Amino acid sequence: MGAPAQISSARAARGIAILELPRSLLAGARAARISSGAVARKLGLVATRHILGGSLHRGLAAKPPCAIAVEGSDISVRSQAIEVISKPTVLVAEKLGEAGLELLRKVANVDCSYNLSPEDLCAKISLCDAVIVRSGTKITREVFEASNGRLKVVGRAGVGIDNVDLQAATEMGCLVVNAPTANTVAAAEHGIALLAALARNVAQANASVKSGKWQRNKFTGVSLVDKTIAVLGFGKVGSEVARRAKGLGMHVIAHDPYAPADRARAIGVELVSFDEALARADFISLHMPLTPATNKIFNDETFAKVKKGVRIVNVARGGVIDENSLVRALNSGIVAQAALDVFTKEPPEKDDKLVQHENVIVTPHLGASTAEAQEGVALEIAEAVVGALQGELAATAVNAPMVPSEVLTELAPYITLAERLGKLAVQLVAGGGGVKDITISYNSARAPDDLDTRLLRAMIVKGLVEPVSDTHINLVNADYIAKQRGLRISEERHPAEGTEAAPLESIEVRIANVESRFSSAMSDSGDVSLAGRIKDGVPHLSQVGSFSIDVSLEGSVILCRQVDQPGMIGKVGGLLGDENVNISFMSVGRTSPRQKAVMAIGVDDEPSKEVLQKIGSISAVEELVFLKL
Ligand SMILES: NC(=O)c1ccc[n+]([C@@H]2O[C@H](COP(=O)([O-])OP(=O)(O)OC[C@H]3O[C@@H](n4cnc5c(N)ncnc54)[C@H](O)[C@@H]3O)[C@@H](O)[C@H]2O)c1
Ligand SMILES: O=C(O)[C@H](O)COP(=O)(O)O
Repeated sequence: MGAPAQISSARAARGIAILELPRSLLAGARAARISSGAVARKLGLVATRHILGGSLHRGLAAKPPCAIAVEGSDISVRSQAIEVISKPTVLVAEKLGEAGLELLRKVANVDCSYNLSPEDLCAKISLCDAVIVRSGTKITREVFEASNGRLKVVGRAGVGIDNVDLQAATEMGCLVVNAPTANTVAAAEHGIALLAALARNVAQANASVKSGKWQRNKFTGVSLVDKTIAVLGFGKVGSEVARRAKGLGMHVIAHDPYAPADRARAIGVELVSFDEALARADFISLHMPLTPATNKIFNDETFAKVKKGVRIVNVARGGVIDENSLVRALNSGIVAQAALDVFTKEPPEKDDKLVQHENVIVTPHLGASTAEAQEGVALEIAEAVVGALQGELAATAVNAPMVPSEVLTELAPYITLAERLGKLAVQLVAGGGGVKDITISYNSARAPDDLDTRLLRAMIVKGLVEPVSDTHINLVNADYIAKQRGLRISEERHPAEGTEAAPLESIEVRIANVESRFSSAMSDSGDVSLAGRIKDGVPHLSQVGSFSIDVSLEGSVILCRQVDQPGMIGKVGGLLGDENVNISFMSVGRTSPRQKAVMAIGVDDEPSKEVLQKIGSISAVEELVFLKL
């Protein structure tokens, strides 16, 4: 809380009012707040909040000055108008490197309290402006609620943010920031350490010798050189693992829906489909995030596709493997060995079948645990938390859009439309990735400067990227994420007929230089292309490739290209009806009567593979795709 400051003197020079505050008063202060709107206006501070959250705030935090310069020449300011705010409190709930702590201590009171129970954390949190954690502390909705609105920043000293309730954070206006780069090499090195240890039975042999045995034949291993390793998830960690595996003389293949071909080429890595990676690999190294799409991506079905005797390393997230399936695959010899750093539940139970399996070696989530990585992570997160406390837009923010409420209200349906178009567009791209060049066209009757498209662009990026990422995307981080992933996004404005009452007539998303799973989604210019609009307040899909359609985007969508002829709607509707799949909407777009037509069917439930196959085998149907929303 603040105390009124005494202004020791004030002077004006060339339209700038300088308010001088006693230095002693500002020692240790993190900010000075001009608490009276009237005074602020008198001083010509049009954007008081900006000054408070921005330059004034930051300047004081970095080095308390004794003067504040504000525009305006009227300096009849009462001392009560300025308030000095004490340092924020940052709770460091898990061990953090010294460099980060030092940085935090410059601007904050730092409370290092490790191993707090959930109850103790809730009891403490209402006294904290920020909290910093690793993967071992859960910041749940209860924690946010217990903070009574004081908690403004959560810093995750690492990459994965699955231990923070982002929805609750966003709802409560709390910014969450992470440290996505500093532990990359450590995680990759740990992956390689586990790979070598696995191949040469290092852990088992070590335990055997220490127990007094000398079993040289029992621990004969396998060589790495000339073997094929599949890197699944060719992001930051995966690329570093690939580079190192090349150095070990391995043949490296990788699968990643967003893998940049040039990066793969530069490292000498062959990009392949998921199934091909499974079929060819002697070793599999997992580096994808845990998302709904990757949850238990290794299951009985997947293990049935691997080369018998494959060896698996997981330093990503335990949840990407169905652990019961892995036990079965190990017991049957389908998987020869596994090395695991991460588990669905951490720590796992003492008698966990996987942990105790003789062909499994384990470490307690040590991927990021090197002295160097922890110093780097500590600095990266401390900088992000300090910046966030000072009101800066954090580059590694993972939530919390900041948009004026009236803009949000007007754009609300278009925000949903934008995200859904992104989500559909990426599903139309054929596997193997390559999504790079995206063009967004806004068709609007409004003047070009009367439409803030940042949020729409962010939501399209969210729709495109979130299905294959554990990064949560919003206005704060969308452009950063897009840049990191090498997405080139261009925006176009087109004047449209219509009233200026609606901000937009339609939005079109085009993805260039890719192939489509549904060739009719390709526009004449060779892009995957989709457009949508708002009708009666509801997002609708209005265009697929060069076919005009009209289907409400509330459930999922089946797109089906056919030779236009009578009875098609009945046939398809009948097949879906037999399966109890409710159709919410149906629309047919055609080039001309009895020629090609695209039928779009909105469905409330996901149809089975069998019924989709039946629709696909109707003789007039030429291609079909199911798109989830
Ligand atoms: N064990 C540890 O201590 C440790 C340390 C660091 C990172 N990690 C974990 O490793 C993972 C990767 O980290 P990163 O920094 O490389 O992240 P990243 O975002 O740079 O890379 C992840 C990659 O996975 C790809 N991907 C998404 N879905 C996929 C799928 N279905 N199949 C294949 N690839 C897919 C993404 O396109 C992306 O390129 C994260 O889950 C992270 O939490 C663990
Ligand atoms: O997501 C991460 O950064 C890693 O899993 C490391 O987690 P940790 O900070 O708990 O070591």
